[in-house]
Amino acid sequence: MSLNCLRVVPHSLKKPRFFHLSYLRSSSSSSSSAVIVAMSYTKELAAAKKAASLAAHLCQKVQKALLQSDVQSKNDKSPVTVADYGSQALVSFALQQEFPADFSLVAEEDSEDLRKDGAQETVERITKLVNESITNDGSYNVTLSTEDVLKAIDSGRSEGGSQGRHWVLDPIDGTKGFLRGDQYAIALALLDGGKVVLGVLACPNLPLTSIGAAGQHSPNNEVGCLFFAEVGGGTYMQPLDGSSAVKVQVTAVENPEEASFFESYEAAHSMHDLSSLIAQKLGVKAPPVRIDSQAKYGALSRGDGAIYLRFPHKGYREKIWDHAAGCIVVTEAGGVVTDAAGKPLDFSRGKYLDLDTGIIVTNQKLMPLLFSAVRESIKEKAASL
Ligand SMILES: Nc1ncnc2c1ncn2[C@@H]1O[C@H](COP(=O)(O)O)[C@@H](O)[C@H]1OP(=O)(O)O
Ligand SMILES: [Mg+2]
Ligand SMILES: [Mg+2]
Ligand SMILES: [Mg+2]
Repeated sequence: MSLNCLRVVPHSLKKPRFFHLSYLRSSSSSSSSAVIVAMSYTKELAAAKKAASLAAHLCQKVQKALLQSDVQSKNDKSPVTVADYGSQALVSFALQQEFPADFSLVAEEDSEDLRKDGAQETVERITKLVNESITNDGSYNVTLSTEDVLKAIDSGRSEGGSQGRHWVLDPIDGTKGFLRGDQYAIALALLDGGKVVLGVLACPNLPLTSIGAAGQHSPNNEVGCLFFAEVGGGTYMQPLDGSSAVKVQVTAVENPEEASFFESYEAAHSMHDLSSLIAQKLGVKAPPVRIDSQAKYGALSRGDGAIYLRFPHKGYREKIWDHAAGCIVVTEAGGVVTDAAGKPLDFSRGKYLDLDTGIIVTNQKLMPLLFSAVRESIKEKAASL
């Protein structure tokens, strides 16, 4: 008997917390004789939270003492730092310790550039950072060699897909924000049968209180949030220092005039002119809140703003690690995530998301209005070119 189809029951059916239904079908028969079993991802979620928190501490340390030599440029000219590599090695190592028998990881970085001449010093620095994190944590009694670290990075080369389980990792989402000293996230999700079944977003620089247009900053400006969600279990946020978690919900705002929206800080990542046209059509009054990374999904899940608009420039292909964790964090908090054609994001097709034009996120009430404004604005922009 093999697990060849896993369907996630809509949130509105109010399943018991931390369970979702899987359909097991006999491989010898194509009939629909389905056995329904309850699946829980408690162990996987605990491991994901731990791995993302460890990586977040490594990134915080590097961001504090950021040296120019820690930044390399990849083939696509995007920046990558020792913290991106260190975070990926650490998460990969920690998850493999927990799930040695069944481990598949789809992650952003690989060791190709680190294996080139002249990279030895960088590899040693990454190895030192990873080992310091392992020692400080105290749960694993090992010291990794430089080759162990390179192998841990490279175990993120899986292609994902619609069969089986795959971890999905962006070791630093928003590297440009990280380099500026702004927002970034460690984004980790688990796919089972092509569906996202859990997600964790560690946002080391995100204030614990609202960053929305009308947000109240906490008096001591405390930062560092860990968002986590399991299918059917809702979304929670806790401080990265480990204190207790609270359940979060997207905003209940129904009137677009009262809504505020998030978009990329980087204009090269998302068309700000299109977002502003959409906001104008909707009657949104507040100026855009521009921040880097999937911290936007986290902030939206706790109601800091009502809408997230993302319209990459022509030719850019979205990757699953840039949205998997954020998507479940928002949907389990009651939000809706679709592409610009209104279709849910499909994480089952390998490392890329094949989608129409962009990604839009909001609550259930605002989605119909937002969707119309998006369609009209896209048409109008195309006609003006
Ligand atoms: N040209 C691009 N268009 C859209 N997104 C991009 C582009 N280049 C990199 N990204 C990715 O967009 C995400 C950040 O988006 P945002 O603008 O929301 O902060 C990151 O995943 C970043 O990758 P990376 O993970 O390497 O930082
Ligand atoms: Mg990158
Ligand atoms: Mg990213
Ligand atoms: Mg990244």
